[in-house]
Amino acid sequence: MKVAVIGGGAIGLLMASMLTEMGSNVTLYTRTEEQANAIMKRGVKCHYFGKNERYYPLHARKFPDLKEEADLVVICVKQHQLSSVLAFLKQSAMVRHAIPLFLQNGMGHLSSIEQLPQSVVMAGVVEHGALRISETDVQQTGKGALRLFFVKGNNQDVQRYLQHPILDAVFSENARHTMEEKLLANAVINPLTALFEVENGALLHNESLRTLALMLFEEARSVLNRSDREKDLAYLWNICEGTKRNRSSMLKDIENGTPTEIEAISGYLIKQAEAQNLPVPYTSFVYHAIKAKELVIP
Ligand SMILES: NC(=O)C1=CN([C@@H]2O[C@H](COP(=O)(O)OP(=O)(O)OC[C@H]3O[C@@H](n4cnc5c(N)ncnc54)[C@H](OP(=O)(O)O)[C@@H]3O)[C@@H](O)[C@H]2O)C=CC1
Ligand SMILES: CC(C)(CO)C(=O)C(=O)O
Repeated sequence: MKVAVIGGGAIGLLMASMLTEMGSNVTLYTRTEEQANAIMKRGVKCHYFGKNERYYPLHARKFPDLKEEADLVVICVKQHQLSSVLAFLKQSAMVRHAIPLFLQNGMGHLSSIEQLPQSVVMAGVVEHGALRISETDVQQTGKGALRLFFVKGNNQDVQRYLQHPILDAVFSENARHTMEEKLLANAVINPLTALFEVENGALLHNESLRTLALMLFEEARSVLNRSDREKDLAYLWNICEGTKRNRSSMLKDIENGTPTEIEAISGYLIKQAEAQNLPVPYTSFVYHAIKAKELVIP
């Protein structure tokens, strides 16, 4: 299987490592020439959760310099970085017959990816925690599943290929349910860990953070009209436990001084709430608090 992974951040480096470990022919497409050169020179080092480090010699190029057709394109950029990737998927003959797989948090991208010209389009939610250590090194800081689904069309060969123990991939029949479940967890974990600058596990052990987490959780549940409260709550605490040593992707953005995905997560919920005339004061508070924090130069 020829795989193009787009985005050399935490999840891109982790996915490129795992897919190479599975025996795929992987090329990693980065935003900068410098990172592509560093990967070509030094390969990628992945420290798997609770296991040894593994080293992979890997092909890398600056996006969108595709030299050969890909069977699968795994998109690992942030949600607000998708526009150039979507334009490329619409225009390039190199990926006309490929299957794009989107791994972003949030749900705002669902409607645009449904409209891509490819006949099969996939998306998924990542429950692993990952930290990019350098241009070529990544650490898997927490283990969870990779929940995948077909947004459009279906392909049994790719499904079989991705159901590999290394990926811990689980296929879901209900895309919206799976995305909402993860959105609910991200709407709680990401802003709180970024505001209080703590690892995900702090939400389990700090009484006051747990109380704040529950306030955000109840609000998001009502916006999304979720029925099984106990199941959603268990899912949230499981993610906190599985990734307790991770600094969330939003906290990393705050630390790096890069834009966060607050718009795609809490912003999405606020829009849904407005459409239903539902007040969401806690979600609005963390939304604006993160926006304010984004403006503070680290
Ligand atoms: N990290 C985590 O633990 C988890 C993350 N996620 C989700 O996964 C997605 C990716 O997150 P994460 O890996 O943490 O984010 P990162 O910011 O670490 O990685 C995104 C990468 O995409 C690169 N990029 C941006 N635009 C382009 C482009 N046009 N072409 C090629 N590369 C590009 C960036 O380059 P550059 O660095 O040069 O700007 C960056 O390296 C997000 O939606 C996040 O919410 C989900 C679960 C866990
Ligand atoms: C799974 C989790 C919560 C891991 O930190 C994540 O999705 C993120 O950091 O964006």
